[in-house]
Amino acid sequence: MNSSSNTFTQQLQEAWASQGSMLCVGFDPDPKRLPTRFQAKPEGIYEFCREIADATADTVCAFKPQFAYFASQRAEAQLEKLTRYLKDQYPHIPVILDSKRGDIGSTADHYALEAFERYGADAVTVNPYMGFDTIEPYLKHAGKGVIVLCRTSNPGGSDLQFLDVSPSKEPLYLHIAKLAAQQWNASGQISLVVGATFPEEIAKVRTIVGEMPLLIPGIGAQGGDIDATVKAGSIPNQPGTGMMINSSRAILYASSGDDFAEAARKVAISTRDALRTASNK
Ligand SMILES: O=c1ccn([C@@H]2O[C@H](COP(=O)(O)O)[C@@H](O)[C@H]2O)c(=O)[nH]1
Repeated sequence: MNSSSNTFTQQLQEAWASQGSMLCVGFDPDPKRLPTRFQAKPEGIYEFCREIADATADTVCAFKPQFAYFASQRAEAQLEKLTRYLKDQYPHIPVILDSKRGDIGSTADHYALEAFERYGADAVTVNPYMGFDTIEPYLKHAGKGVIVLCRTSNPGGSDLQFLDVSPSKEPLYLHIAKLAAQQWNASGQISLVVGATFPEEIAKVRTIVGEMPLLIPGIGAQGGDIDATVKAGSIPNQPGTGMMINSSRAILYASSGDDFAEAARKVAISTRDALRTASNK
């Protein structure tokens, strides 16, 4: 089986092993922060992201374009071109479309088509607030990854995710982890988002979900601690697996000069190495 016919989970397992990395590089191309030569060009967003991809591809287990940064600039065509480029050049690296959709089933059918067919993503982030019937349409796409928000990295995530819910009076994020692991994952397509800014919660989620992959944003610009994150999210006796630990701005904007790609590469390598070291402790 080649990389493109593998399931998202198989692609990830192969990438953890062959790349020796749990780093996920996120594409959040903010026009105000791009080096000036890209700001002046209609294709600037695509070209900037492509250079970042080329500079970091050997350091990652996944790439994660964030949809809003493209849509806000009317750059969906550039996102399509980027995901096509990533799949052509780096078929062994899974692409996660971070769009955090959530809507009734008939609409979710179309969000799933958008992610998996229009953009050719291997996995997509989804919001579970509206319940399982809003997640099911994504699961009909066999082998694709469906990454459910559980304990998000932002401080305001506690407003809802920490509320105790019936019947067991446990925090909502733990209830989501249980639903995901025990009821929603018959096909093995589900992963969860947990923020690096909350390592204690990562550890609790890991205990519930066993070997389920975790997408962990929040290191780098959000200040999450790498050692604490890796310790909390590790799968016993399987170092270097189980997590896609995302960094976007700290890598993309390591330099705003002509050396931006080289600077991004340096930060990607040092982040990958810090994750490796933490994993082998
Ligand atoms: O809980 C969440 C879920 C998603 N994100 C996304 O990850 C990146 C983080 O970017 P940094 O620049 O590394 O902070 C961004 O695309 C978010 O939309 C998250 O941060 N937290």
